[in-house]
Amino acid sequence: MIPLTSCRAVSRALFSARSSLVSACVRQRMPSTVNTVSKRGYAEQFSRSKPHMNIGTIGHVDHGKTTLTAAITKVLAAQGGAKFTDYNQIDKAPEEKARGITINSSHVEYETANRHYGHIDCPGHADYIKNMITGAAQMDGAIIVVSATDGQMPQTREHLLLARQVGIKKLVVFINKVDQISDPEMLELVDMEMRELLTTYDFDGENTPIIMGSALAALEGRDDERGMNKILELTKACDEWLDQPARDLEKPFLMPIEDVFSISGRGTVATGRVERGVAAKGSDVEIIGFGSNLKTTLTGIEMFHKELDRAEAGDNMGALLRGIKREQIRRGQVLAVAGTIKAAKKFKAQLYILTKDEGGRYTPFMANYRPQCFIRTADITASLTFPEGTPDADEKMVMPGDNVEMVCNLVFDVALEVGTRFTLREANKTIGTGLVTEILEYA
Ligand SMILES: Nc1nc2c(ncn2[C@@H]2O[C@H](COP(=O)(O)OP(=O)(O)OP(=O)(O)O)[C@@H](O)[C@H]2O)c(=O)[nH]1
Ligand SMILES: [Mg+2]
Repeated sequence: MIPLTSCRAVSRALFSARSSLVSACVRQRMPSTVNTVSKRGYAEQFSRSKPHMNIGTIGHVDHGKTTLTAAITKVLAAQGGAKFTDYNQIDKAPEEKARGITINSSHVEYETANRHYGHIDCPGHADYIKNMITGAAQMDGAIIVVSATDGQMPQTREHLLLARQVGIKKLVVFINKVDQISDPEMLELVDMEMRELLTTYDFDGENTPIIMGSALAALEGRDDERGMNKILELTKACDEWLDQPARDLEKPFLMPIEDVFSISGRGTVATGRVERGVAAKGSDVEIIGFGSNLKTTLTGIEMFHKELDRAEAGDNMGALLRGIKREQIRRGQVLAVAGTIKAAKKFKAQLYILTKDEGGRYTPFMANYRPQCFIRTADITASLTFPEGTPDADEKMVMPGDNVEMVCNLVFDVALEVGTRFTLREANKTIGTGLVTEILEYA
């Protein structure tokens, strides 16, 4: 069990506010927003008539996240609110099929009576936690799936902690595989334990909706009582319980670049999720980070296979950039309104170092420790030192579980400002989280 105090410390010290910024970003599948020809279908109907929200499935390996994702699209497709995406279309990479697990997070979309949802199905396997973090960092709320046969497991807990860290405030619980449980007391126990666990991680354990059903039954179209009806109950709970996020619409436009494509005859397209503001076709933007400060114009905006005149905070967009060559831009840079954000290399930050129970380091570290720093979509080596004037800085140790202020020196410059959140990783595991408190040196 992860100690209560350290979890609380994380949430209180660093992650009390919603942040779309922390993203231990790794290359992950984005919806093929721009590089495929639109096929007439559900995506074409994407409209702004309903509020949009990003959610997704998280939870322990094999508990049924992908089955549930497919089941939601199936049930809502019957009502005209989705295009059915079968299990094999979600876990479609050969290695995913061979191993029967999710590796990359994937995006689907659907509509309920009240909302349009972008849904990210995250992997549960411990080896792919970085893909889960990237997925979760894009969510406004989440569905945590827990199998009634196992109850809560290590990644149920780790995913709750990470969800909290990336700023998700509310969750809905789906207790899955109830078709395999005959003893109702067993279900009550899983329910009770989940409420306790939610409270441990600073979620509202008492009032969080918990729905018990069978994703597989819904997907296979049998046993409506445990299947279809429970999916409808779940989407209703999402509509009612998950708060519509307040978007940073008023702020100047900024989009972290996730991926870059070259489309013949059209030019270079950068994709990513708009972090704040509104981008209008024809507006002037800068590409910042990794030594660049390029000025360009947004000549086209595409989303879910559709051309639009504008994109706003929370949208996954493809940005067509005038006069920019593919080689001139890369993942980790940002697109932003000129003069609104600068690139920096050296900054002071408040760090929280995870304990080993939270999946972090077993041992302390000293000055000049060099972890990987994940800032938005950038992944850069950083050297950590103690602020000037720290007594005995040469011998000082940082223990797992510590909250500490340190100076971060990045190998490359990246768009930064006070309040930017980031993740520290080492050897494929998250070892800490941070918040920029002062910029010491601009690029
Ligand atoms: N009996 C039963 N089996 C289910 C149910 N839902 C899912 N399963 C089975 O559980 C196994 C795992 O399901 P997935 O949907 O791949 O689980 P996952 O959580 O996406 O797994 P990862 O993405 O690898 O973490 C599959 O064999 C499913 O058919 C259910 O409601 N009842
Ligand atoms: Mg899966």
